[in-house]
Amino acid sequence: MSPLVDDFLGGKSGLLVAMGPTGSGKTHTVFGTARNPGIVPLTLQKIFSSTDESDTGTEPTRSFCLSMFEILCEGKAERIVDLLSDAADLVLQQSAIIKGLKEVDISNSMDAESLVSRGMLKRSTAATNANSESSRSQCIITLRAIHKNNDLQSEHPLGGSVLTIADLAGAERKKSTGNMGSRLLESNFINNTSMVFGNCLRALLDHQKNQKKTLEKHFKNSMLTRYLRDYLEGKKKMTLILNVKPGDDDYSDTSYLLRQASPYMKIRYTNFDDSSDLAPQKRSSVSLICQENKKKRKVQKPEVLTAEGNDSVDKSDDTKLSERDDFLNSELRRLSRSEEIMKNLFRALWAYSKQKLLESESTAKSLRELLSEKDIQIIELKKELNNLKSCSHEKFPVAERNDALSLGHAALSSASQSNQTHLGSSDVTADDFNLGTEFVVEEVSEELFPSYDCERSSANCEMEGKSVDCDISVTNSVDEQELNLRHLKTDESCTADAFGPECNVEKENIEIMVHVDDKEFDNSESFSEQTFAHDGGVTHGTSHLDYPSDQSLTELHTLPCTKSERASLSPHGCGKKAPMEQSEEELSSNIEVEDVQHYVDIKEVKHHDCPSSSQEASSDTEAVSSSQALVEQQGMGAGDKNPEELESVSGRCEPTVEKTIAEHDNDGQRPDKANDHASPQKKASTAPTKSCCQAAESTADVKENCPAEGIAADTKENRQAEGGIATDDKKEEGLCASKPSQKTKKPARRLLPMSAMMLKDFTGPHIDAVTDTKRVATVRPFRWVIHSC
Ligand SMILES: Nc1ncnc2c1ncn2[C@@H]1O[C@H](COP(=O)(O)OP(=O)(O)OP(=O)(O)O)[C@@H](O)[C@H]1O
Repeated sequence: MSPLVDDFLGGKSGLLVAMGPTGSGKTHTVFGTARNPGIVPLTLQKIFSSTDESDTGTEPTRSFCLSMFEILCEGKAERIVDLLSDAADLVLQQSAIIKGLKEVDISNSMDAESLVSRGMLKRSTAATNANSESSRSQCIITLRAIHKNNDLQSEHPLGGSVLTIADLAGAERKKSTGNMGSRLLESNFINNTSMVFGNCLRALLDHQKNQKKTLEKHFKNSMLTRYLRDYLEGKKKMTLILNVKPGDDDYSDTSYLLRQASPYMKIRYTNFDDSSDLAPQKRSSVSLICQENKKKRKVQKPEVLTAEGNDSVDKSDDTKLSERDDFLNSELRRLSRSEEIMKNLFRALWAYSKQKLLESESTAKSLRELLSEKDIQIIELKKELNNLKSCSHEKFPVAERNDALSLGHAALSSASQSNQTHLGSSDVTADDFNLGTEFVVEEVSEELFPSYDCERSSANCEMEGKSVDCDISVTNSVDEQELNLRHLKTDESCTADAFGPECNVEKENIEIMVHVDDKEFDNSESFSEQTFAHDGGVTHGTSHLDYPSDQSLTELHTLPCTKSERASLSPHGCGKKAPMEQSEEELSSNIEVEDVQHYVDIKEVKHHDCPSSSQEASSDTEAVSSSQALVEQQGMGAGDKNPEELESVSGRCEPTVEKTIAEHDNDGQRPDKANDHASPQKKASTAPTKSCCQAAESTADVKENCPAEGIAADTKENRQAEGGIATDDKKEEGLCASKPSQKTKKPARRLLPMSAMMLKDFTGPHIDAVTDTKRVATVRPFRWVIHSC
């Protein structure tokens, strides 16, 4: 308000309008209270305080008069009510002068404030839901300054600066106010006036934005805007006060008002002539005087030209030329300066864009280099990955084959060293050892990677002839160190400890039947055990075999099984049966070996060593004995053994013995473990005495005399100590079956007819096949899988 007051005191008119929704505090802002005076009292105080200071000691040069009125609705019409007098008929004239309005001279602020207070008492208010003392009219207070020394003032008594303060009635919502009837009509009037006032401001703003757009005369639509026309046309200075309520419920009203009024800040005061604060009538008269003077000049000008003659015309032409030249020069200077500015601007833009372009190029180049490096790295990584894949595909099978070949070579070399062993028609070649070694690998794979059993079906290796064609779909490299640790190395793994009982024997069921003539019996027990240890540790065979015929034959029947096959032959299925029943069942099964080049004859061999001994005991013993048999079959390790021992062994195995391949216990325990955990009775039963073995020349004798004196359990320690022999020399010397240190050489014996019949009863018709050395048994093709890590 202070700028308006200053302008007012400086002779300029001004307007202050408080607008906003109902109950937002417009009246409180404008008038205030006794303790908190509003704009009007403060303005009066300022005006009279400044006037008193300037007029100190002198006669006042100006006086002030105050008028106060309201515009309210009367039905559908509007009416002006003077709040300072009881005058009834007030008329708003076209010149924005209210005819009949009383102006009260004020000499000090106190009188003015009291006068305003009395006028407020007359103002029409009413209680609404939004405001208990809601204004129902537009209240306008006018202060007019009268300059006594102004010449124009004498001509126009209403002249002078005018300060107008308007307290508008706030826009109301029917929902919030709950007005009905006359209150509702008042609300419509109030809202309409507020709308017209806003339209006038928008029209002024639009006109100021675009001068070509004519200023629409919205002010005609209400009495208030007609009275404030000069302000709404931008001819006089105007200030708006926006009152809003801070409540959450008033958010919409507040938002609407602020959005509506914010553009009004761009309205500029343009009529500078208003500084004279002339009344409209005065301005019109002044303009008329000016126009008359211009017409007089136009009429006088031709007369002057005719009197002065051509000289004056020449002078005027020169003047015009000079003015034109000056104008052109100034235009040229302006254009050249603009051109220079534009050139500099373009240079700066070009330099900036060029710098940015170079930077982007360098960035792109670095990114390209980085990308190429990454590509190279990716290619290298791919190469490494391919190498790893190829290695993983090659390494494991190669390792296996190396193992197999090494074993095969070892076997062949051992066989070459053997002086006695000849393996009949089914000579075991290196491929057999390959096979055995591959069994080992399979078992090791299972042992190492039991969780990959599901992949077994995906990879299988089929033996085709003598060659093993491995089709490994998924093969990963196995760490050699781990293999070493797990005794998978060729040299280390080919020990009984490594692959004997420790291998996963419950998953593998390799049935080996060996028929060895006592003449061709090889005493390379240690090596045989070592070799059979590669067969997954599940080796079964006769330790000492005697065959009635002179034909030396060792038949190896290997039955590496797939899982399904193992299921049928596994200890789970067979372990519950008696050993003899197992042997019969297994031997009677038509085992086919289609792809194995070397066919193995199935021989039924009777084991003369305690056939009725418990299964737990026989498994170990038979494992060792089968190892021995295989060695005998291969003729390996003959040079390492004492011929006497061999002789003794062969002597002990005179009778034809049917050897069944014992199944491992269902618990999956290693044979030695099984023995360890066996009950004392079983242990006792598996420990045949010397007398028992001597007496057990026949199966019947064995069954009767040695039920509790079976073959001594083959322990790991025993095998190690004895080089693979199942019995311990020190403790179990004299035991029949697996005692290598037996010194007595027994002559070969043949089965008595009675025993042969009994054997036939036990073994079934296959006993006849013993002599059929040429019979070729077909064994199911062996499939094995290498599990990869
Ligand atoms: N700043 C404030 N301080 C104290 N009280 C206030 C203030 N503003 C408003 N009020 C109070 O709020 C109530 C409504 O104020 P006021 O009558 O001034 O609103 P209004 O905008 O004039 O409403 P209407 O448009 O209906 O006349 C009054 O009782 C007033 O005393």
